[in-house]
Amino acid sequence: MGRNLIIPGGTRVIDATGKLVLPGGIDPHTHLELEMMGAKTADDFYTGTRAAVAGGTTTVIDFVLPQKGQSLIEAYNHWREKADSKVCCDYALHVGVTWWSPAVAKEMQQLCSEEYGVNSFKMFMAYKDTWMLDDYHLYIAMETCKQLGALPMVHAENGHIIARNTEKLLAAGKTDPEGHELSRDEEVEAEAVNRACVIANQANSPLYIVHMMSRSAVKALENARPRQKQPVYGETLAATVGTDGSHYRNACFRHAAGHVMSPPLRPDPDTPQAMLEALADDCVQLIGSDNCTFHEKDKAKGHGDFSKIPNGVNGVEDRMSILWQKGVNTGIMDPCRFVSVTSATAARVFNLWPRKGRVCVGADADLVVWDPRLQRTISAARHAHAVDFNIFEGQNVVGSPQYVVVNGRVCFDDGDLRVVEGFGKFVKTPVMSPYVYGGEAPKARTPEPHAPSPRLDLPTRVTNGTPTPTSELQLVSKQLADSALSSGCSTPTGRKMREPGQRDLQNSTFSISKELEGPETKTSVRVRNPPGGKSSGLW
Ligand SMILES: NC(=O)NCCC(=O)O
Ligand SMILES: [Zn+2]
Ligand SMILES: [Zn+2]
Repeated sequence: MGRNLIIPGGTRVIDATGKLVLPGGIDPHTHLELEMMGAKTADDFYTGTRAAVAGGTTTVIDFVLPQKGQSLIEAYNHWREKADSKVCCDYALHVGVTWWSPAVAKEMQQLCSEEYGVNSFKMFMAYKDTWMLDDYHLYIAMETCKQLGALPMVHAENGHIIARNTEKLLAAGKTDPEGHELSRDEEVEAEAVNRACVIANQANSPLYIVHMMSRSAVKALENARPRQKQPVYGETLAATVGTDGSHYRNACFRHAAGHVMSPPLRPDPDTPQAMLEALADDCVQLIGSDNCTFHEKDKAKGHGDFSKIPNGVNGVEDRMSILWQKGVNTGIMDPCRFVSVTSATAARVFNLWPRKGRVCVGADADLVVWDPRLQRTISAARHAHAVDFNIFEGQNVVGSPQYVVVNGRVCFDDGDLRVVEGFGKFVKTPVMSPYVYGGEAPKARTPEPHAPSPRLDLPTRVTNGTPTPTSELQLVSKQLADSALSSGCSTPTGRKMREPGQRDLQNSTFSISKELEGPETKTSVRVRNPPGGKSSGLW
Protein backbone atom coordinates (compact mmCIF):
# COMPACT_ATOMS: atom_id res chain seq x y z
CA MET A 1 0.00 0.00 0.00
CA GLY A 2 1.50 3.31 -0.98
CA ARG A 3 2.34 5.59 -3.84
CA ASN A 4 4.56 4.85 -6.82
CA LEU A 5 4.67 1.15 -5.98
CA ILE A 6 6.61 -1.12 -8.26
CA ILE A 7 4.10 -3.66 -9.44
CA PRO A 8 5.59 -7.10 -10.15
CA GLY A 9 4.91 -8.67 -13.53
CA GLY A 10 1.83 -10.88 -13.65
CA THR A 11 0.07 -8.79 -11.04
CA ARG A 12 -3.62 -8.41 -11.52
CA VAL A 13 -4.71 -4.82 -11.27
CA ILE A 14 -8.23 -3.96 -10.16
CA ASP A 15 -9.06 -0.42 -11.08
CA ALA A 16 -11.20 1.03 -8.33
CA THR A 17 -11.79 4.37 -9.98
CA GLY A 18 -15.06 5.78 -8.79
CA LYS A 19 -15.44 3.16 -6.08
CA LEU A 20 -14.54 3.16 -2.40
CA VAL A 21 -11.86 0.94 -0.95
CA LEU A 22 -13.03 -0.10 2.50
CA PRO A 23 -11.74 -2.42 5.19
CA GLY A 24 -13.63 -5.70 5.01
CA GLY A 25 -16.75 -5.73 7.15
CA ILE A 26 -16.64 -7.31 10.60
CA ASP A 27 -19.91 -8.84 11.72
CA PRO A 28 -19.70 -8.97 15.51
CA HIS A 29 -22.73 -11.24 15.90
CA THR A 30 -23.45 -14.49 14.05
CA HIS A 31 -24.83 -17.91 14.93
CA LEU A 32 -23.58 -20.43 12.38
CA GLU A 33 -24.22 -24.12 12.89
CA LEU A 34 -26.12 -23.45 16.10
CA GLU A 35 -28.63 -25.86 17.58
CA MET A 36 -31.40 -24.07 19.44
CA MET A 37 -35.07 -24.69 20.18
CA GLY A 38 -34.83 -28.19 18.71
CA ALA A 39 -33.50 -27.06 15.34
CA LYS A 40 -30.18 -26.48 13.64
CA THR A 41 -29.41 -23.31 11.72
CA ALA A 42 -29.56 -23.60 7.94
CA ASP A 43 -26.26 -21.78 7.54
CA ASP A 44 -23.17 -23.62 8.68
CA PHE A 45 -19.69 -22.15 8.84
CA TYR A 46 -19.23 -22.69 5.11
CA THR A 47 -22.47 -21.25 3.74
CA GLY A 48 -22.62 -18.56 6.42
CA THR A 49 -19.12 -17.22 5.77
CA ARG A 50 -19.68 -17.59 2.02
CA ALA A 51 -22.71 -15.34 2.40
CA ALA A 52 -20.64 -12.96 4.55
CA VAL A 53 -18.02 -12.59 1.82
CA ALA A 54 -20.66 -12.06 -0.86
CA GLY A 55 -21.85 -9.06 1.12
CA GLY A 56 -18.46 -7.53 1.90
CA THR A 57 -17.86 -9.01 5.34
CA THR A 58 -14.45 -10.62 5.81
CA THR A 59 -14.54 -11.45 9.53
CA VAL A 60 -17.39 -12.83 11.62
CA ILE A 61 -17.53 -13.25 15.38
CA ASP A 62 -19.69 -16.22 16.28
CA PHE A 63 -21.05 -17.33 19.66
CA VAL A 64 -20.07 -20.56 21.40
CA LEU A 65 -23.21 -21.36 23.37
CA PRO A 66 -22.73 -24.14 25.94
CA GLN A 67 -25.67 -26.07 27.35
CA LYS A 68 -26.37 -25.51 31.04
CA GLY A 69 -23.84 -27.59 32.93
CA GLN A 70 -21.58 -28.08 29.91
CA SER A 71 -17.90 -27.21 30.11
CA LEU A 72 -17.18 -23.93 28.33
CA ILE A 73 -13.87 -25.28 27.06
CA GLU A 74 -15.57 -28.38 25.67
CA ALA A 75 -18.12 -26.19 23.89
CA TYR A 76 -15.36 -23.93 22.57
CA ASN A 77 -13.44 -26.93 21.20
CA HIS A 78 -16.61 -28.19 19.56
CA TRP A 79 -17.12 -24.80 17.85
CA ARG A 80 -13.51 -24.77 16.63
CA GLU A 81 -13.96 -28.28 15.22
CA LYS A 82 -17.11 -27.21 13.38
CA ALA A 83 -15.65 -23.97 12.07
CA ASP A 84 -11.95 -24.33 11.32
CA SER A 85 -12.25 -26.54 8.25
CA LYS A 86 -15.24 -24.71 6.80
CA VAL A 87 -14.79 -20.95 7.17
CA CYS A 88 -14.26 -18.96 3.98
CA CYS A 89 -13.11 -15.89 5.90
CA ASP A 90 -11.55 -15.22 9.28
CA TYR A 91 -13.59 -15.66 12.42
CA ALA A 92 -13.34 -15.11 16.16
CA LEU A 93 -15.47 -16.40 19.03
CA HIS A 94 -17.47 -15.00 21.91
CA VAL A 95 -18.43 -17.58 24.56
CA GLY A 96 -21.80 -17.76 26.31
CA VAL A 97 -22.00 -18.01 30.09
CA THR A 98 -25.26 -19.90 30.37
CA TRP A 99 -24.85 -21.28 33.91
CA TRP A 100 -22.69 -20.51 36.87
CA SER A 101 -20.28 -22.29 39.20
CA PRO A 102 -16.72 -21.60 40.33
CA ALA A 103 -15.63 -24.00 37.56
CA VAL A 104 -17.15 -21.62 35.01
CA ALA A 105 -15.06 -18.74 36.36
CA LYS A 106 -11.96 -20.90 36.02
CA GLU A 107 -12.83 -21.82 32.46
CA MET A 108 -13.45 -18.16 31.59
CA GLN A 109 -9.93 -17.46 32.78
CA GLN A 110 -8.56 -20.28 30.63
CA LEU A 111 -10.48 -19.06 27.60
CA CYS A 112 -8.96 -15.62 28.04
CA SER A 113 -5.45 -17.05 27.78
CA GLU A 114 -3.28 -16.81 24.69
CA GLU A 115 -4.07 -20.49 23.99
CA TYR A 116 -7.81 -19.89 23.42
CA GLY A 117 -7.96 -16.22 22.44
CA VAL A 118 -11.40 -15.22 23.77
CA ASN A 119 -12.08 -11.76 25.23
CA SER A 120 -15.89 -11.56 25.35
CA PHE A 121 -18.66 -13.48 27.11
CA LYS A 122 -22.38 -13.31 26.45
CA MET A 123 -24.92 -13.59 29.24
CA PHE A 124 -28.63 -14.01 28.60
CA MET A 125 -31.27 -12.18 30.61
CA ALA A 126 -33.89 -14.09 28.58
CA TYR A 127 -34.43 -17.71 27.42
CA LYS A 128 -35.56 -18.81 30.90
CA ASP A 129 -34.78 -22.51 31.51
CA THR A 130 -32.13 -22.70 28.76
CA TRP A 131 -29.55 -19.93 28.67
CA MET A 132 -30.82 -17.35 31.18
CA LEU A 133 -28.65 -16.30 34.09
CA ASP A 134 -30.21 -14.71 37.18
CA ASP A 135 -29.08 -11.26 38.29
CA TYR A 136 -26.88 -12.58 41.09
CA HIS A 137 -24.86 -14.73 38.70
CA LEU A 138 -24.95 -12.05 36.01
CA TYR A 139 -23.33 -9.72 38.52
CA ILE A 140 -20.62 -12.27 39.35
CA ALA A 141 -20.06 -13.03 35.66
CA MET A 142 -19.55 -9.32 34.98
CA GLU A 143 -17.15 -9.04 37.91
CA THR A 144 -15.24 -11.99 36.49
CA CYS A 145 -15.06 -10.37 33.06
CA LYS A 146 -13.75 -7.19 34.62
CA GLN A 147 -11.06 -9.09 36.53
CA LEU A 148 -9.99 -10.84 33.33
CA GLY A 149 -9.97 -7.72 31.16
CA ALA A 150 -12.74 -9.28 29.07
CA LEU A 151 -15.96 -7.69 27.83
CA PRO A 152 -19.35 -8.88 29.14
CA MET A 153 -22.12 -8.89 26.56
CA VAL A 154 -25.79 -9.16 27.42
CA HIS A 155 -28.95 -10.24 25.68
CA ALA A 156 -31.21 -7.69 27.35
CA GLU A 157 -34.81 -8.86 27.77
CA ASN A 158 -36.66 -9.77 30.94
CA GLY A 159 -36.98 -13.56 30.70
CA HIS A 160 -39.44 -13.90 33.58
CA ILE A 161 -41.88 -11.40 32.12
CA ILE A 162 -41.63 -13.09 28.71
CA ALA A 163 -42.36 -16.49 30.27
CA ARG A 164 -45.45 -15.21 32.09
CA ASN A 165 -46.74 -13.24 29.10
CA THR A 166 -46.29 -16.29 26.91
CA GLU A 167 -48.41 -18.39 29.27
CA LYS A 168 -51.13 -15.75 29.29
CA LEU A 169 -51.16 -15.25 25.50
CA LEU A 170 -51.27 -18.99 24.74
CA ALA A 171 -54.01 -19.51 27.31
CA ALA A 172 -56.01 -16.75 25.61
CA GLY A 173 -55.64 -18.51 22.27
CA LYS A 174 -53.06 -16.12 20.81
CA THR A 175 -50.80 -18.73 19.28
CA ASP A 176 -49.67 -17.14 16.00
CA PRO A 177 -46.29 -15.43 15.42
CA GLU A 178 -47.61 -12.02 16.43
CA GLY A 179 -47.78 -13.42 19.97
CA HIS A 180 -43.98 -13.51 19.94
CA GLU A 181 -43.72 -9.70 19.86
CA LEU A 182 -46.70 -9.24 22.18
CA SER A 183 -45.00 -11.39 24.81
CA ARG A 184 -41.90 -9.17 24.80
CA ASP A 185 -42.73 -5.57 23.96
CA GLU A 186 -40.30 -2.65 24.05
CA GLU A 187 -40.64 -2.13 27.79
CA VAL A 188 -39.46 -5.70 28.40
CA GLU A 189 -36.29 -4.94 26.45
CA ALA A 190 -35.74 -1.46 27.93
CA GLU A 191 -36.07 -2.71 31.51
CA ALA A 192 -33.34 -5.27 30.91
CA VAL A 193 -31.07 -2.71 29.22
CA ASN A 194 -31.34 -0.51 32.29
CA ARG A 195 -30.83 -3.44 34.67
CA ALA A 196 -27.77 -4.64 32.75
CA CYS A 197 -26.29 -1.14 32.96
CA VAL A 198 -26.95 -1.00 36.71
CA ILE A 199 -25.36 -4.40 37.28
CA ALA A 200 -22.34 -3.50 35.11
CA ASN A 201 -21.94 -0.30 37.09
CA GLN A 202 -22.08 -2.16 40.40
CA ALA A 203 -19.43 -4.52 39.03
CA ASN A 204 -17.48 -1.51 37.74
CA SER A 205 -17.38 -3.31 34.42
CA PRO A 206 -17.64 -2.25 30.80
CA LEU A 207 -20.62 -3.67 28.96
CA TYR A 208 -21.70 -4.53 25.42
CA ILE A 209 -25.44 -4.78 24.77
CA VAL A 210 -26.13 -7.03 21.79
CA HIS A 211 -28.98 -6.72 19.31
CA MET A 212 -30.73 -3.55 20.53
CA MET A 213 -34.05 -3.60 18.71
CA SER A 214 -36.19 -0.74 19.96
CA ARG A 215 -36.34 2.98 20.55
CA SER A 216 -37.15 2.28 24.21
CA ALA A 217 -33.98 0.20 24.56
CA VAL A 218 -31.88 2.98 23.02
CA LYS A 219 -33.51 5.51 25.31
CA ALA A 220 -32.71 3.32 28.33
CA LEU A 221 -29.07 3.18 27.23
CA GLU A 222 -28.98 6.94 26.68
CA ASN A 223 -30.37 7.50 30.15
CA ALA A 224 -27.91 5.11 31.76
CA ARG A 225 -24.77 6.15 29.94
CA PRO A 226 -23.99 9.35 31.89
CA ARG A 227 -24.04 7.28 35.10
CA GLN A 228 -21.75 4.53 33.87
CA LYS A 229 -18.25 4.36 35.28
CA GLN A 230 -17.07 2.18 32.39
CA PRO A 231 -17.96 2.25 28.69
CA VAL A 232 -21.18 0.71 27.48
CA TYR A 233 -21.41 -0.20 23.81
CA GLY A 234 -24.66 -0.75 21.95
CA GLU A 235 -25.08 -3.00 18.94
CA THR A 236 -28.07 -2.94 16.64
CA LEU A 237 -28.88 -5.19 13.70
CA ALA A 238 -29.38 -5.05 9.96
CA ALA A 239 -32.80 -6.59 10.61
CA THR A 240 -34.07 -3.68 12.66
CA VAL A 241 -32.87 -0.98 10.29
CA GLY A 242 -33.93 -2.95 7.21
CA THR A 243 -37.40 -4.18 8.07
CA ASP A 244 -40.00 -4.01 10.86
CA GLY A 245 -42.44 -5.93 13.02
CA SER A 246 -45.46 -5.41 10.78
CA HIS A 247 -44.52 -8.76 9.21
CA TYR A 248 -45.67 -10.58 12.35
CA ARG A 249 -49.22 -9.72 11.35
CA ASN A 250 -48.85 -11.33 7.92
CA ALA A 251 -51.51 -13.99 7.46
CA CYS A 252 -48.97 -16.39 6.00
CA PHE A 253 -47.41 -18.35 8.87
CA ARG A 254 -44.23 -18.98 6.98
CA HIS A 255 -43.76 -15.28 6.26
CA ALA A 256 -44.51 -14.15 9.80
CA ALA A 257 -42.48 -16.91 11.45
CA GLY A 258 -39.59 -16.15 9.09
CA HIS A 259 -39.22 -12.82 10.90
CA VAL A 260 -39.33 -14.24 14.44
CA MET A 261 -36.23 -13.32 16.37
CA SER A 262 -35.39 -12.06 19.85
CA PRO A 263 -35.66 -9.30 20.77
CA PRO A 264 -38.34 -9.01 18.10
CA LEU A 265 -38.70 -6.55 15.27
CA ARG A 266 -40.91 -3.71 16.42
CA PRO A 267 -44.31 -2.85 14.96
CA ASP A 268 -43.59 0.87 15.46
CA PRO A 269 -42.91 2.04 11.89
CA ASP A 270 -40.49 4.74 13.11
CA THR A 271 -38.10 2.21 14.62
CA PRO A 272 -35.82 1.64 11.59
CA GLN A 273 -35.19 5.36 11.12
CA ALA A 274 -34.67 5.89 14.85
CA MET A 275 -32.15 3.05 15.01
CA LEU A 276 -30.29 4.49 12.01
CA GLU A 277 -30.12 7.86 13.70
CA ALA A 278 -28.91 6.22 16.92
CA LEU A 279 -26.13 4.56 14.90
CA ALA A 280 -25.27 7.81 13.13
CA ASP A 281 -25.25 9.82 16.37
CA ASP A 282 -23.03 7.34 18.24
CA CYS A 283 -25.74 6.38 20.66
CA VAL A 284 -25.28 2.87 19.30
CA GLN A 285 -21.80 1.99 18.08
CA LEU A 286 -22.03 -1.13 15.94
CA ILE A 287 -24.28 -3.02 13.59
CA GLY A 288 -24.28 -6.80 13.46
CA SER A 289 -26.51 -9.32 11.77
CA ASP A 290 -27.34 -11.88 14.50
CA ASN A 291 -27.47 -14.21 11.50
CA CYS A 292 -29.30 -17.29 12.77
CA THR A 293 -31.21 -18.79 9.87
CA PHE A 294 -33.80 -21.56 10.02
CA HIS A 295 -35.48 -23.36 7.16
CA GLU A 296 -39.21 -23.24 6.74
CA LYS A 297 -39.56 -26.79 8.10
CA ASP A 298 -37.90 -25.70 11.34
CA LYS A 299 -39.89 -22.50 11.71
CA ALA A 300 -42.97 -24.74 11.28
CA LYS A 301 -42.26 -26.27 14.72
CA GLY A 302 -44.04 -23.22 16.08
CA HIS A 303 -47.28 -23.71 14.17
CA GLY A 304 -49.95 -23.38 16.84
CA ASP A 305 -47.49 -22.13 19.48
CA PHE A 306 -45.37 -19.06 18.70
CA SER A 307 -43.03 -19.85 21.60
CA LYS A 308 -41.75 -22.89 19.70
CA ILE A 309 -40.71 -21.00 16.56
CA PRO A 310 -36.89 -21.16 16.41
CA ASN A 311 -35.63 -17.61 16.87
CA GLY A 312 -33.48 -16.04 14.20
CA VAL A 313 -33.18 -14.41 10.81
CA ASN A 314 -30.60 -13.82 8.05
CA GLY A 315 -28.40 -10.74 7.72
CA VAL A 316 -24.73 -11.59 7.38
CA GLU A 317 -24.84 -11.17 3.59
CA ASP A 318 -27.04 -8.09 3.34
CA ARG A 319 -25.96 -6.19 6.47
CA MET A 320 -23.66 -3.80 4.63
CA SER A 321 -25.87 -3.11 1.61
CA ILE A 322 -28.93 -2.63 3.79
CA LEU A 323 -27.11 -0.10 5.95
CA TRP A 324 -25.66 1.69 2.94
CA GLN A 325 -29.11 1.90 1.36
CA LYS A 326 -30.99 2.96 4.47
CA GLY A 327 -28.28 4.98 6.15
CA VAL A 328 -25.87 6.43 3.60
CA ASN A 329 -28.10 6.84 0.56
CA THR A 330 -30.64 8.68 2.70
CA GLY A 331 -28.03 11.02 4.18
CA ILE A 332 -28.46 9.77 7.74
CA MET A 333 -24.80 8.80 7.98
CA ASP A 334 -21.70 9.42 5.92
CA PRO A 335 -19.40 6.75 4.45
CA CYS A 336 -16.86 7.13 7.28
CA ARG A 337 -19.49 6.39 9.89
CA PHE A 338 -20.61 3.45 7.76
CA VAL A 339 -17.08 2.02 7.97
CA SER A 340 -16.95 2.71 11.69
CA VAL A 341 -20.17 0.86 12.53
CA THR A 342 -19.72 -2.04 10.09
CA SER A 343 -16.04 -2.72 10.68
CA ALA A 344 -13.63 -0.42 12.52
CA THR A 345 -15.42 -0.20 15.86
CA ALA A 346 -15.85 -3.97 16.09
CA ALA A 347 -12.11 -4.32 15.46
CA ARG A 348 -11.37 -1.82 18.22
CA VAL A 349 -13.82 -3.19 20.77
CA PHE A 350 -12.75 -6.81 20.30
CA ASN A 351 -9.05 -5.92 20.10
CA LEU A 352 -8.45 -6.82 16.47
CA TRP A 353 -7.44 -3.28 15.51
CA PRO A 354 -5.44 -2.36 13.44
CA ARG A 355 -4.97 -5.83 11.95
CA LYS A 356 -8.67 -5.76 11.05
CA GLY A 357 -11.03 -2.85 10.48
CA ARG A 358 -8.47 -0.61 8.86
CA VAL A 359 -6.81 -0.15 5.50
CA CYS A 360 -3.16 0.36 6.40
CA VAL A 361 0.27 -1.12 5.93
CA GLY A 362 0.58 -4.20 8.11
CA ALA A 363 -3.17 -4.89 8.31
CA ASP A 364 -4.64 -8.07 6.89
CA ALA A 365 -5.52 -7.62 3.22
CA ASP A 366 -9.26 -7.81 3.91
CA LEU A 367 -10.62 -5.25 1.50
CA VAL A 368 -13.81 -4.34 -0.23
CA VAL A 369 -14.10 -2.38 -3.42
CA TRP A 370 -17.48 -0.88 -2.77
CA ASP A 371 -19.52 0.34 -5.69
CA PRO A 372 -21.90 2.99 -4.37
CA ARG A 373 -23.94 2.83 -7.57
CA LEU A 374 -24.35 -0.91 -7.92
CA GLN A 375 -28.02 -1.76 -7.74
CA ARG A 376 -29.43 -5.15 -6.86
CA THR A 377 -32.66 -6.62 -5.62
CA ILE A 378 -32.33 -8.83 -2.56
CA SER A 379 -33.91 -12.24 -2.91
CA ALA A 380 -33.67 -15.71 -1.38
CA ALA A 381 -33.54 -16.97 -4.95
CA ARG A 382 -30.13 -15.36 -5.44
CA HIS A 383 -28.54 -15.03 -2.03
CA ALA A 384 -25.51 -17.08 -0.96
CA HIS A 385 -27.16 -18.35 2.23
CA ALA A 386 -28.34 -21.93 2.54
CA VAL A 387 -31.70 -20.78 3.86
CA ASP A 388 -34.91 -20.60 1.84
CA PHE A 389 -36.08 -17.20 3.13
CA ASN A 390 -34.78 -13.65 3.26
CA ILE A 391 -36.29 -10.98 5.51
CA PHE A 392 -35.23 -8.29 3.01
CA GLU A 393 -36.92 -10.04 0.08
CA GLY A 394 -37.63 -7.72 -2.83
CA GLN A 395 -35.79 -4.72 -1.43
CA ASN A 396 -33.73 -2.70 -3.90
CA VAL A 397 -30.36 -1.60 -2.63
CA VAL A 398 -27.94 0.74 -4.35
CA GLY A 399 -24.42 0.17 -3.04
CA SER A 400 -22.76 -3.24 -2.87
CA PRO A 401 -19.33 -4.81 -3.07
CA GLN A 402 -17.84 -5.25 -6.51
CA TYR A 403 -14.72 -7.05 -5.27
CA VAL A 404 -14.06 -8.62 -1.89
CA VAL A 405 -10.49 -9.51 -1.02
CA VAL A 406 -10.08 -11.96 1.86
CA ASN A 407 -6.54 -12.17 3.18
CA GLY A 408 -5.18 -11.17 -0.20
CA ARG A 409 -7.37 -13.45 -2.27
CA VAL A 410 -10.12 -12.07 -4.49
CA CYS A 411 -13.08 -14.08 -3.20
CA PHE A 412 -15.85 -12.00 -4.72
CA ASP A 413 -14.90 -11.01 -8.20
CA ASP A 414 -17.23 -8.57 -9.90
CA GLY A 415 -20.29 -10.63 -9.08
CA ASP A 416 -18.64 -14.08 -9.03
CA LEU A 417 -18.33 -15.66 -5.61
CA ARG A 418 -15.01 -17.53 -5.51
CA VAL A 419 -14.62 -18.55 -1.90
CA VAL A 420 -12.50 -21.45 -0.69
CA GLU A 421 -13.81 -23.65 2.11
CA GLY A 422 -11.37 -23.59 5.03
CA PHE A 423 -9.43 -20.60 3.68
CA GLY A 424 -10.36 -18.47 6.68
CA LYS A 425 -8.58 -18.69 10.01
CA PHE A 426 -9.50 -18.38 13.65
CA VAL A 427 -8.28 -15.04 14.98
CA LYS A 428 -7.56 -14.68 18.65
CA THR A 429 -8.96 -11.68 20.48
CA PRO A 430 -6.60 -10.73 23.30
CA VAL A 431 -7.99 -9.42 26.58
CA MET A 432 -7.52 -5.85 27.79
CA SER A 433 -8.66 -4.20 24.59
CA PRO A 434 -7.12 -0.71 24.80
CA TYR A 435 -10.30 0.69 23.31
CA VAL A 436 -12.47 -0.77 26.07
CA TYR A 437 -10.06 -0.58 28.96
CA GLY A 438 -8.16 2.50 27.82
CA GLY A 439 -10.85 4.99 28.62
CA GLU A 440 -12.30 5.75 25.20
CA ALA A 441 -15.88 5.46 26.42
CA PRO A 442 -18.83 6.42 24.25
CA LYS A 443 -20.08 9.68 25.70
CA ALA A 444 -23.66 10.50 26.51
CA ARG A 445 -25.27 12.05 23.48
CA THR A 446 -26.36 15.66 23.72
CA PRO A 447 -30.03 15.52 22.81
CA GLU A 448 -30.33 17.65 19.71
CA PRO A 449 -32.22 17.31 16.45
CA HIS A 450 -30.58 14.92 14.05
CA ALA A 451 -28.46 16.77 11.48
CA PRO A 452 -28.55 14.81 8.25
CA SER A 453 -25.46 14.18 6.14
CA PRO A 454 -25.62 15.36 2.55
CA ARG A 455 -27.41 12.80 0.39
CA LEU A 456 -25.39 10.89 -2.13
CA ASP A 457 -27.19 11.40 -5.38
CA LEU A 458 -25.49 8.95 -7.68
CA PRO A 459 -26.63 7.31 -10.88
CA THR A 460 -27.08 3.55 -10.46
CA ARG A 461 -25.57 0.49 -12.04
CA VAL A 462 -27.66 -2.69 -12.14
CA THR A 463 -26.35 -6.15 -11.31
CA ASN A 464 -29.43 -8.18 -11.86
CA GLY A 465 -29.52 -6.95 -15.43
CA THR A 466 -26.66 -5.97 -17.70
CA PRO A 467 -23.89 -4.33 -15.72
CA THR A 468 -22.59 -1.00 -16.93
CA PRO A 469 -18.96 -1.50 -18.02
CA THR A 470 -16.55 -0.17 -15.41
CA SER A 471 -14.92 2.15 -17.93
CA GLU A 472 -18.17 4.05 -18.32
CA LEU A 473 -18.35 4.85 -14.63
CA GLN A 474 -17.77 8.40 -13.61
CA LEU A 475 -15.48 9.30 -10.76
CA VAL A 476 -17.76 9.73 -7.79
CA SER A 477 -15.19 10.30 -5.10
CA LYS A 478 -15.76 14.05 -4.97
CA GLN A 479 -19.30 13.79 -3.79
CA LEU A 480 -18.45 11.05 -1.34
CA ALA A 481 -15.46 12.95 -0.03
CA ASP A 482 -17.43 16.16 0.33
CA SER A 483 -20.05 14.29 2.25
CA ALA A 484 -17.51 12.58 4.50
CA LEU A 485 -15.56 15.72 5.19
CA SER A 486 -18.53 17.96 5.85
CA SER A 487 -20.00 15.62 8.42
CA GLY A 488 -16.68 14.63 10.01
CA CYS A 489 -15.40 11.19 10.90
CA SER A 490 -16.15 10.70 14.53
CA THR A 491 -14.91 8.13 16.97
CA PRO A 492 -17.29 7.14 19.79
CA THR A 493 -15.79 9.94 21.85
CA GLY A 494 -16.96 12.47 19.34
CA ARG A 495 -13.32 13.28 18.58
CA LYS A 496 -12.50 13.94 14.92
CA MET A 497 -10.40 11.19 13.41
CA ARG A 498 -8.81 13.43 10.84
CA GLU A 499 -8.85 17.10 10.11
CA PRO A 500 -10.35 18.12 6.79
CA GLY A 501 -7.54 18.61 4.33
CA GLN A 502 -5.58 15.65 5.59
CA ARG A 503 -7.32 13.68 2.91
CA ASP A 504 -8.22 14.60 -0.58
CA LEU A 505 -10.30 11.81 -1.98
CA GLN A 506 -11.60 13.69 -4.94
CA ASN A 507 -8.14 14.05 -6.38
CA SER A 508 -7.25 10.42 -5.97
CA THR A 509 -8.07 7.17 -7.57
CA PHE A 510 -7.61 3.86 -5.87
CA SER A 511 -6.44 0.60 -7.25
CA ILE A 512 -5.87 -2.79 -5.76
CA SER A 513 -3.27 -5.05 -7.20
CA LYS A 514 -2.89 -8.67 -6.32
CA GLU A 515 0.21 -10.73 -6.91
CA LEU A 516 -1.08 -13.86 -8.52
CA GLU A 517 2.08 -15.90 -8.43
CA GLY A 518 3.30 -18.01 -5.54
CA PRO A 519 1.36 -19.76 -2.81
CA GLU A 520 1.34 -16.63 -0.62
CA THR A 521 -0.78 -14.24 -2.60
CA LYS A 522 -0.58 -10.62 -1.51
CA THR A 523 -2.80 -7.71 -2.22
CA SER A 524 -1.61 -4.16 -2.25
CA VAL A 525 -3.65 -1.02 -2.49
CA ARG A 526 -2.24 1.82 -4.48
CA VAL A 527 -3.36 5.39 -4.26
CA ARG A 528 -2.69 7.36 -7.39
CA ASN A 529 -2.65 11.10 -7.24
CA PRO A 530 -2.89 13.33 -10.24
CA PRO A 531 0.25 15.33 -11.06
CA GLY A 532 0.53 18.06 -8.48
CA GLY A 533 -2.28 16.52 -6.43
CA LYS A 534 -2.19 16.56 -2.65
CA SER A 535 -1.59 13.51 -0.50
CA SER A 536 -4.53 11.19 -0.08
CA GLY A 537 -6.20 9.39 2.76
CA LEU A 538 -7.84 6.03 2.94
CA TRP A 539 -10.40 4.60 5.27
N1 LIG B 1 -31.56 -13.48 18.24
C1 LIG B 1 -32.19 -14.58 17.89
O1 LIG B 1 -33.37 -14.51 17.64
N2 LIG B 1 -31.54 -15.77 17.80
C2 LIG B 1 -30.21 -16.02 18.15
C3 LIG B 1 -29.98 -16.15 19.60
C4 LIG B 1 -29.75 -14.82 20.27
O2 LIG B 1 -28.86 -14.08 19.87
O3 LIG B 1 -30.42 -14.49 21.22
ZN1 LIG C 1 -29.33 -12.88 22.06
ZN1 LIG D 1 -27.60 -13.63 18.66
